[in-house]
Amino acid sequence: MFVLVNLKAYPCDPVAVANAAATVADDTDARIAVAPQAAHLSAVAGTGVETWAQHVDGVEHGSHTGSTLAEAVADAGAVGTLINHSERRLRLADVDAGLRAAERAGLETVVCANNPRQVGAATALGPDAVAVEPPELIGTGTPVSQADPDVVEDAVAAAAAVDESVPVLCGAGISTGEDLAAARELGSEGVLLASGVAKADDPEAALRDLVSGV
Ligand SMILES: O=C(CO)COP(=O)(O)O
Repeated sequence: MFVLVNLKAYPCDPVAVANAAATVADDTDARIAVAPQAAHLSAVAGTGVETWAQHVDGVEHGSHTGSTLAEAVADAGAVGTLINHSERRLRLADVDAGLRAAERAGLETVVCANNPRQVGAATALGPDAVAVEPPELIGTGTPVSQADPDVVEDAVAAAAAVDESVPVLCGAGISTGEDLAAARELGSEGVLLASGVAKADDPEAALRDLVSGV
């Protein structure tokens, strides 16, 4: 199971969370990555934790003020990127362009989708993985894998119908080992989560609990 911790724009200490994630990953052999704000990528990568971007734009080097360039993200130490997070939704053409930019820069990709139909469409664009996150459960603490198992199973089926080689992650409200184990039972190969770690008083303890379900 892949555990991808999205720090969003939460007021946590990204380096402290990254150190906690690196420690837990080392102790347990779990694959844990941290996706901080773009401005914190270098600092987070400096901890040795697997580092992901939250977004890249579908642009090349050139006149693109304010954009997040895939090559710059990779230079800062990221090895992968989310694309089309529910809080950073893109048009289909921009998802495609973001994927091609990430590929060009050698970044692994997870395209997010709100529901199984979108998972099928996202899979057709050729990402390394897709993630289903029902927006109504994001940030609620109600785990998708337990509250809405059908959406995870249907997402796994929707991706497999397009390309069986593309793994499915799920996210929204995931915070415990039990939530992660439930996700795995439904066919998910990883989880995408935020508040359960970024808002935890003790991120290391939260991560240890989480990976107990791996
Ligand atoms: O959006 C998410 C991860 O990208 C899920 O957020 P929560 O884990 O806070 O529900």
